[in-house]
Amino acid sequence: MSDAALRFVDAPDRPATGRRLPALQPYPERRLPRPDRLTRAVEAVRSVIVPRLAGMRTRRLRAVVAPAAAQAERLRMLGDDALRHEALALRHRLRATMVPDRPPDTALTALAFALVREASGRILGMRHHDVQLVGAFAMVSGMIAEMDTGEGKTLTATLAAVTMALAGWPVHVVTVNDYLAKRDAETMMPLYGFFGLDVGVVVQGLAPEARRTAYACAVTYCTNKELAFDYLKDRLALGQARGALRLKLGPLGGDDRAGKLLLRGLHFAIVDEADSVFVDEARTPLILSRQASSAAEARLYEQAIALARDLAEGHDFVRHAAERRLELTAAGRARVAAIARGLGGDWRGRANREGLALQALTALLTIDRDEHYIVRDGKVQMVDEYTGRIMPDRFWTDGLHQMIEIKEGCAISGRRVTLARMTYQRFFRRYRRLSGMTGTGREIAGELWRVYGLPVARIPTHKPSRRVVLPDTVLITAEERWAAIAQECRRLVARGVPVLIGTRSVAASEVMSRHLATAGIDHVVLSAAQDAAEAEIVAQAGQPGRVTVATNIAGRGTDIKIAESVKAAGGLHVIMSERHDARRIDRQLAGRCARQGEAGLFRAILSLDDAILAGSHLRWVRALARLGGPAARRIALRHAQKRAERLHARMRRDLLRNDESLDHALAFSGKSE
Ligand SMILES: Nc1ncnc2c1ncn2[C@@H]1O[C@H](COP(=O)(O)OP(=O)(O)OP(=O)(O)O)[C@@H](O)[C@H]1O
Repeated sequence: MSDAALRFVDAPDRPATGRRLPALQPYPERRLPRPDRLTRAVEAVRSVIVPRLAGMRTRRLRAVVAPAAAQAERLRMLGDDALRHEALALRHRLRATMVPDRPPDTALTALAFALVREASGRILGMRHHDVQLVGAFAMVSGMIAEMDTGEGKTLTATLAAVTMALAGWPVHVVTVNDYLAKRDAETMMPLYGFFGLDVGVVVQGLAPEARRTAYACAVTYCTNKELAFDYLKDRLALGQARGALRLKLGPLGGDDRAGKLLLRGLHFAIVDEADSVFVDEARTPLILSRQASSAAEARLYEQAIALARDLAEGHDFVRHAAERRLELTAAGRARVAAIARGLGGDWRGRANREGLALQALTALLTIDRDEHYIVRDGKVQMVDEYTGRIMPDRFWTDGLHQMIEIKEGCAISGRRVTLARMTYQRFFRRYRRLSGMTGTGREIAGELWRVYGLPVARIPTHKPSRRVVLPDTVLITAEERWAAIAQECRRLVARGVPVLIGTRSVAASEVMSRHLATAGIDHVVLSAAQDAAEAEIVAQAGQPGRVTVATNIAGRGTDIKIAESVKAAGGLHVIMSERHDARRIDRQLAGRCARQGEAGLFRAILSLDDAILAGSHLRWVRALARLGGPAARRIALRHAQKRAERLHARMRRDLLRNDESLDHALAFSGKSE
């Protein structure tokens, strides 16, 4: 498939027709008023109650299964044309009932699902399971469907996407990377085509015209990043930018303006890997920027790095490991002032010079190569801490990126000037109906409700899980841990069992790899540097005796097919080598084995040297754990993980609060959208 948008002939009527449909409003989206005190109080109470009702919600959603089943036999007897005709007839009824702020009609939705299920059986050779109907009903109801890994979320989404598209809603199916967006669109396209629905794909590098075409399709597959940035561009084009920004951009002309828009507004979205998009990505603000370079700035950053290299840890500055924060001591401040005296203009103000010094120390000491970034083709490229994926067009701000470039001896790129910014939180809340799917929603149910107004519905598995989970083994040193994993691998490989080892960073994967090599064990390492091959390598991880080392969720979304002989030997074994900051990510790793009721085993082999215990205030916890037995060590690691989760949740809350108040602040270079 080319990068160009995929289109289907026989496009259905655009939602421009019909009573409530978008053409009436040029760019439909939900506008959220600032809540008053009473609303806030009610919301606070609801945010405690709503996330706890997951079980009840699931029971209500099951109501879609029986009426869909009742249609199955009748639909099976129909020819393809008759089936299509039935969908056409249903379309009008769906359009009348599927309106914002009203729950979907169960009987009509069930009939739509039954039609899609029948068509899918004929076209893709896969009939949706009952639990998939329940999951899709959660989606059209504007909820998050929590479905275990391997339960077939990609196929489930088609039920919701076709139904909403037939109802006239432009549908966005949002995934985390280009590969998944393309793959899912390509696989499911014949099914959409059966109903005359066209499919568009938006990936990196696509020209604006092709984007517009793709967004004009009934269903558009895209990544969260492309989508959010396209929205930001639209907001700029809509000319809502005020003040300084408008001057910077010049007038954006009246009639010409509509032609510049990429999207048709924010109607209905199904967000795959919802936890990753709504929570992990939510820590990073979206910034639309352009480059502005200046030789003077480059010199300033070089001076800052040189100065920071002259400062001594413990004497001039201290490090707070848990928050990755650095602080200058009184001696350090005096030293910075002394050095700065010879450097001129930009170094004169105290806040300025100390800010520069701290930024340079951060670049040198807390942002690590092969963990937070890699250097490729002479460029510093950020690595997503959670996925291990490279983010080629993300940059640290306030000179930090340039300082890291100096540290690595790379050419200095231009500083970015912000044109517009917003957070994913604020972006997704603007959908008129938002939904999602994830394997791990329960841990963040409270946050999803508070921030996005999204309830989580837990969907049962199609078959009972046969995953064996062994208790954690916690060793004292990291070395002992790597050796123990290598030994375990050797034992398993001899029996033909494949092993997937999850690590926390690219650097850790490399250490693991060295230990495996020393032990003479053949293996493949999946690092962020191999973005393109990621899915293929993960897909192979179920072959007999295969050992794969990967950052915790690299290759997520790829199905691991288990060879027949492996099933008999107990399935894929997943070994977690380090706890992540979030329990959720650990559960995702566990979900790589024993999918769809197959056999599989998960265990963690950890150590007290792990990063999660690195904070200075955790020193006593670590000391006690060393003295205590295995149970004490396990408790120590759990405690550290819960602490990290709380810390990150607070950071996300602060970011959102900050983002909300930006609207009202003037001291800001770009407009907060
Ligand atoms: N109803 C069905 N009938 C037959 N096969 C199915 C059905 N639903 C899903 N599958 C198959 O199950 C496998 C897993 O699906 P998929 O990769 O979408 O799962 P997932 O829930 O997205 O997993 P992950 O959370 O790891 O991304 C795929 O090979 C898919 O084709």
